[in-house]
Amino acid sequence: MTQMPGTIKAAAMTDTKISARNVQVYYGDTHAIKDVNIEIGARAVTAFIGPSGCGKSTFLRCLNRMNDTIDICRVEGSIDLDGEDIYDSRVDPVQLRAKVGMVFQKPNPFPKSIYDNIAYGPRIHGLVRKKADLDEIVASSLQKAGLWNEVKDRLDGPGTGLSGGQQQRLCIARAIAVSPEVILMDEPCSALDPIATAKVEELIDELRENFTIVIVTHSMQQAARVSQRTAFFHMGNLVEIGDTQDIFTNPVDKRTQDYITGRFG
Ligand SMILES: Nc1ncnc2c1ncn2[C@@H]1O[C@H](COP(=O)(O)OP(=O)(O)OP(=O)(O)O)[C@@H](O)[C@H]1O
Repeated sequence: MTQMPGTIKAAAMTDTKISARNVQVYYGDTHAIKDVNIEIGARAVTAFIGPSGCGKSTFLRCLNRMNDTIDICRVEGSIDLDGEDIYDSRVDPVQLRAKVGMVFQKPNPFPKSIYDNIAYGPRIHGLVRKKADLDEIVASSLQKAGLWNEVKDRLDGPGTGLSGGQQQRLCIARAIAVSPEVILMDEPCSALDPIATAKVEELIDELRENFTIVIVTHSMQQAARVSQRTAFFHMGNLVEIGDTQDIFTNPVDKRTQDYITGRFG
């Protein structure tokens, strides 16, 4: 079932994890996101697609308040995570970003060992008391990210010494280590070769069992492969959102149709 922008849940959607109402984003005078209403289902992958500059990354960054770090950026409207407004003044953005983790376009491991890349978050968030507990988190995060077998004998080696695809899985493991509920991914495969991309896509498919995932992608094939729901953005508007198969086979809006058939973007 395809749906127009709005807040009505499609039948196939799982429970709502994130609910955004009337979201506007401005960079100075530029109105980058225009009155977006969306519900994002729990334990599923939602893909954001649309032509360059349509606001996908801007909207993604609203979901863990990363836009707070951009001086000229102003966000209006409300975004709830499990019914709680993440823009409430009592919310600590650092704690929020542990709950709503992020993986970026370019793998960005810290200039530290593989072990310390994963241990960093649990340490600063005070999640562990004993070294053995930290070892356990490091191992389980690397296992969940499908990287354990490749790095278990070189945990003291530098994270930056891994291949690009391994570095991206390390960054995913780092996000997982603080037990997030949501993982935001901003074009996570754009710097990876097809084999590394396939591994990350497989990983995304496994992670959706335990996490809510939102991925920005330029690749419609990738959106079709990894997501259950797809949202199409155009010029700052959310044009439509629906089950991925419906968006790609039977879109409601002509702009979506034009985009998926390669007429623009
Ligand atoms: N830091 C910023 N300062 C000023 N304007 C910005 C900033 N980031 C984005 N914009 C503007 O906001 C609009 C949306 O950009 P955004 O990067 O969110 O789009 P996008 O759909 O993710 O694009 P792409 O697919 O090319 O990454 C664009 O007009 C862009 O120029």
